[in-house]
Amino acid sequence: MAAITIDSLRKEYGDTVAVDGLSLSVDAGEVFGFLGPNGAGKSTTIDALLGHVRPTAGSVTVLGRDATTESRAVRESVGVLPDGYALYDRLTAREHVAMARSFRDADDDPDAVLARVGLADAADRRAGGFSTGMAQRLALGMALVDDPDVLVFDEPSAGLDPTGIADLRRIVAAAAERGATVFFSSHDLAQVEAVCDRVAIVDDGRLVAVDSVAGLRERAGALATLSVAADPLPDPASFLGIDGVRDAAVDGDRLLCRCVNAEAKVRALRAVFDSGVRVTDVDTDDASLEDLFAAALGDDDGDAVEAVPRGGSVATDGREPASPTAPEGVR
Ligand SMILES: Nc1ncnc2c1ncn2[C@@H]1O[C@H](COP(=O)(O)OP(=O)(O)OP(=O)(O)O)[C@@H](O)[C@H]1O
Repeated sequence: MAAITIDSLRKEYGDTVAVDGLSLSVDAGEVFGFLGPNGAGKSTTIDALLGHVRPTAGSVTVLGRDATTESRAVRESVGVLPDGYALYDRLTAREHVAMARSFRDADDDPDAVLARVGLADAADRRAGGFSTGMAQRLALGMALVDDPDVLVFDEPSAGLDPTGIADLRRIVAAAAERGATVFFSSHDLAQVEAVCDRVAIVDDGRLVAVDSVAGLRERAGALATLSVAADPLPDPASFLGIDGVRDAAVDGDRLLCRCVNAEAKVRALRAVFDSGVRVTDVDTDDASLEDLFAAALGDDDGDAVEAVPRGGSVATDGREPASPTAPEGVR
């Protein structure tokens, strides 16, 4: 079942087309990455998803509810970590969580929520004194109140230190584990790659590609390299017949096999072991998501993209505040 359906979404701001006929379907329980360069239309799409902007055409449905006509119900059912969430300087961390709890009519223990995001020791501190990363952790905690079925994270790793990023990954994994859907918009490609089942790439308001990261790799023809140090080195020619191995060569004391995917790397590695040589080191080097991103944008010829079937700033046109958990006027 689709948790989020974006159907031919178009949003114009005067002469600017922010989103241009975007269609996407995100399955329930999926962790879905939403990527694109600055100005691609990501925030506008998220704003439409939360009912903060009215589409010029098309629609967004969240858990079966229309995000425009049933925006309040949608916002109450979605946990949102907006980009650039503004906290109340004079409220403590615990009071912020209590505020999110009352918005959702939930009964979560604020201290337990703060512990989940690593702020147990800062519960009584005022948010005005928080570092960027602490503020991000608190906003994340507020999004998690009442364990929403859909989580929308806009640049969730912004300002987080390595521990915070590890915590974020754990939180996303736990949300997916309990069946929640996570819509994850980010420029941090490593995070996207680490947590997302599928990734959509948008550019100029249009969908450029949607696939698993592995699928994007295959589309881009991006080969992974298996590098094996062994004594003696096996004959590279014997690897060329292995399914998915495109090239094999010796470089110094290593055998390098260029493979189309992870399965081919495993087959090649198994062949090395089967040859009876003594393996002393194994390394792999995959194309980064940055490479795939560049390849997808480079391939964008302006035609509509067939999605794989599987299923801020204050606005000038009257967008509502970015945070659904904040009272009127607070972002
Ligand atoms: N309220 C607005 N009024 C006028 N133009 C807007 C408004 N919001 C967005 N735009 C324009 O729409 C386009 C898409 O912007 P959007 O913020 O959705 O992109 P984005 O992918 O989120 O970018 P970024 O990664 O920089 O946050 C841009 O050209 C932007 O200038």
